[in-house]
Amino acid sequence: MFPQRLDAPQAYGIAKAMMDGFNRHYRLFRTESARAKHRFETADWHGQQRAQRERIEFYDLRVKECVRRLEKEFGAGAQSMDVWHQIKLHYIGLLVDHHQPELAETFFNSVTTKILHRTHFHNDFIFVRPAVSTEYIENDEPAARPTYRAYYPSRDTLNATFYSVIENFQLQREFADLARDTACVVDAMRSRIDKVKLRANFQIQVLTSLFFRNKGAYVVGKIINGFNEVPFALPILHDDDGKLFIDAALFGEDDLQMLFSFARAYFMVDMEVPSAYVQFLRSLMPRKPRAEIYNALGLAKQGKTLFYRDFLYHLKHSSDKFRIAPGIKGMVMLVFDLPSFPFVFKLIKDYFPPPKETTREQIKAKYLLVKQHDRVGRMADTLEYSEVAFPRDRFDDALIAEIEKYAPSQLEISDRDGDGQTEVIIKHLYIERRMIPLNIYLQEAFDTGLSDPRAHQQMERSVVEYGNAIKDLVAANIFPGDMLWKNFGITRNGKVVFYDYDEIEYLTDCNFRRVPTPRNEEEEMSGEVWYTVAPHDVFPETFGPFLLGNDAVRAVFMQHHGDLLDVDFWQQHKERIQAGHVYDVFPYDPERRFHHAAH
Ligand SMILES: Nc1ncnc2c1ncn2[C@@H]1O[C@H](COP(=O)(O)OP(=O)(O)OP(=O)(O)O)[C@@H](O)[C@H]1O
Repeated sequence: MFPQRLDAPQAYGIAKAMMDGFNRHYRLFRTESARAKHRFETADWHGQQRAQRERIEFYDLRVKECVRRLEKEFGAGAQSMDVWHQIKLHYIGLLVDHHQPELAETFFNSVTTKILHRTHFHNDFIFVRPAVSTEYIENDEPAARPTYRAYYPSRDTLNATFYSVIENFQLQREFADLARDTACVVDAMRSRIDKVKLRANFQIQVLTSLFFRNKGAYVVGKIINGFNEVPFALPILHDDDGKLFIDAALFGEDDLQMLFSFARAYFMVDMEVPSAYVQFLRSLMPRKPRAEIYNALGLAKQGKTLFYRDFLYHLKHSSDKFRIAPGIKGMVMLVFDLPSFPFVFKLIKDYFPPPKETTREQIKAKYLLVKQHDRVGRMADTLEYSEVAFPRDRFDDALIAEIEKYAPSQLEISDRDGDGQTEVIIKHLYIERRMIPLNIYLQEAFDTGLSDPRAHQQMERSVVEYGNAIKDLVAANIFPGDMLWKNFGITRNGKVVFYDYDEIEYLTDCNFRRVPTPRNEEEEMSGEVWYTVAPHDVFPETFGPFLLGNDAVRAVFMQHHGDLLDVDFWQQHKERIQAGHVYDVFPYDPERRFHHAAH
């Protein structure tokens, strides 16, 4: 019921306290993101990784704080429905002229649903859709930096323009040779602009904040000429002498998609108007959902909210059924999908067959570890949801039977919200991008026959990429635990990504061992493992038999990644990480590098 008069005295106080709670959250989030610049300038790589990890927790902490305050000062949970309506209207009033209204609405939802719980709240109390527009928000304060700057070079001044683009970031560390670097950037652009006529609107637009992640800082912008727009990104790194240099020039949507991949850690970006950044980035990557862009900027709760809205919208406009996901079923996860929707839904089973010795809590801890860790483009990000309701008539009966059998504690089938529709409510689930499981992808190549050159190439690329994926994980201090093909998937652009996290360990926690020499014939002839194995022992020599049954696969693997079967490979990486070394991970092809690092 829409209140005609805002006459509840507590309503404004509650709305204002909620807004204060959000503003405090965004101030802290932004400060931490802005500090990334200093950490980059001072080469504080461990600090950067720690901050990336810790910032993820900020949101939940602030929501909890706010809930506590509302309960203590206002007895918020005991307020009537009428008061809650008024709180929302006051809050909408406070959002006018706010610079992050969409995030503030989501914060309102998080706090409200915590206070009112599922049973009590109604969609009228929260923001199911945005109430306040994010279009054309500008920060008009005198000292405010705009979202992006425009530069108007001619053909002759391109070099000088890029020079000032970089200088305008005022990085407090010297470049080894910035003129050399900008010349390389212009050179890389040459093929794109040499033969085209430069139109009246020829310009370069550059986001005013740098994007920081791990050991890199990225300039992000676009080149506009006539009706054409070309996105670009310039990674800035430290060389061996501690001087800065531009490592590559990335152009086009595909390059940018790789940089902003869901399988990488979130960026640190100092933004007053995040929606304006999202809008700009969306113009660079029109196919990337806004949810993923918010995620990549570290605004994960907003990403989650938008994803869910997109999902409900998709459900309304589709008619297919949820089904058990294709591929080999998991022992700990029950995985299902909706064919028309490019994501999978994973729930933790209630019990696990041997040899799995794990618990729901341990599995959740591993998924959290991955969320907080640098995923180096090789581990899929997951969105975690609780109490998700799906329409029952969209569920395949076989899938319901599967959930009833393996995860009954997670399932409720009822009409909880009383709207006359039966729903399947899943207590806890992870949602992640759907990929083609590598075992299926390889099987496709085998089925075609490896004498077919394309099938052979598909197999070869998969095996090489699989090894590369493991090596990137190793560099990020991750031992995947279960390296079977089925635990990896192929993404849209042919990258291999890992998605089975229940046996993941830090590399530095593992003991890499050689298989001991048998002491007698009995041990030698034994088909079983006759030596004692402690929980964190890993025997790289033994990987082969599991992975390399196929001769053609074996040949490719041994040629490119034979070192993965060698205990020394693992041990050396472990020692370097223990000694404090942070490996570089490049979110672009090494061939794209200008190769200045060694100069
Ligand atoms: N992101 C994904 N895209 C496509 N298929 C997936 C994805 N995640 C999981 N699957 C499918 O679901 C199966 C089980 O998933 P997952 O490996 O996460 O479960 P698990 O129980 O941890 O497995 P394991 O028994 O190896 O421990 C996979 O083998 C694959 O077929």
